[in-house]
Amino acid sequence: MTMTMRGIDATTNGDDDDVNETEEVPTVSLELYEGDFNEFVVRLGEAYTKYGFVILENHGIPQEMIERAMGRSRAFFECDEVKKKKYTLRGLGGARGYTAFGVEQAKGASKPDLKEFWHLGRDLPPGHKYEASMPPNVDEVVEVEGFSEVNKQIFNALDALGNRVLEALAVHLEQPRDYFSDKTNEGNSILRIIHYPPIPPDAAGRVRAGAHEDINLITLLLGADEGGLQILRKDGKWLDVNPPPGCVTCNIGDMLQRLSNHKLPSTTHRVVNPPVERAHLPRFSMPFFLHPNPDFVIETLESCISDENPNRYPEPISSDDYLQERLREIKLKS
Ligand SMILES: O=C(O)CCC(=O)C(=O)O
Ligand SMILES: [Fe+2]
Repeated sequence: MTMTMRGIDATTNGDDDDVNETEEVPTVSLELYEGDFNEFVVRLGEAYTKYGFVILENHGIPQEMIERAMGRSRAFFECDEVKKKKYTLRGLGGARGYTAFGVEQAKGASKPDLKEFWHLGRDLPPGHKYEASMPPNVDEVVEVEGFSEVNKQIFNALDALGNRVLEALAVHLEQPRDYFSDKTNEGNSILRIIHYPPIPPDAAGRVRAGAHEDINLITLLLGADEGGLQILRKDGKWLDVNPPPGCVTCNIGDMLQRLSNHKLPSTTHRVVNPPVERAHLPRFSMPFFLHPNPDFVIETLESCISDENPNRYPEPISSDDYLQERLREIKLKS
């Protein structure tokens, strides 16, 4: 049995001693964003301070669009490996197109995750100043009609939802409500479409997604209603995250943790393997990693520095440099 970097076996749900059954990550309704923005700020601030995670309901993304995207994802991953590998691009660190099973590995883990995925980024006009950091998408996927189209719809919908969450977080961090808008409007964000296949017989010691923290500002996740996602609480126990179908799970990533001097925590999370009776079932999910514009410099906010919480990052870093460093750590770049 292989241990993760934290010394906890993550290969099944069976480590019940580590999971607190009664507690839940709070749910916040987007109706508050329209109806009582200040209350929306308070609820998000409380949930993120405690868990680094929140579940968003009434977010306005049509369930029909989500189901269509999940269906297209299933159809793509059902294609044979040779067809899928046509969409693997060299030298891009998996930033666009297909990344095969067994490539990505959580930082500090000894074996790769049990997943394959597709990455889609923001479309830029030719000659754009961010072209070097944001390559074009792979749009022609002949095997699955409408794959790119529905993925773009989900990208745009999660981008818009993420920007509403960031408005609240800006206020929570004592910044103007629109603080993030000109820093994320051309962000190097990525929609990751993941397939975790049925657990293979030779999976000993391997897990669907090893314990990790996300790199970006915030992540908006669809598909976590299929069990397996767990977050590490401050007391070291793992907590299941089980949102109702269609809800969006939204967590803080390392860039926002750094910008906020850890006022907003980037919580360690993982996807554990299902119990034996569900091991024959695949799992599909779609995290949207909301990134700042590549030239945004992450410099600790003055409002988050105090005598009790001195600046942990006196050296500012551009978000692109930070990203490249982190991609090497998770084996997507060499
Ligand atoms: O599939 C999930 O539920 C979570 C995936 C995840 O944490 C990630 O890809 O960063
Ligand atoms: Fe993650």
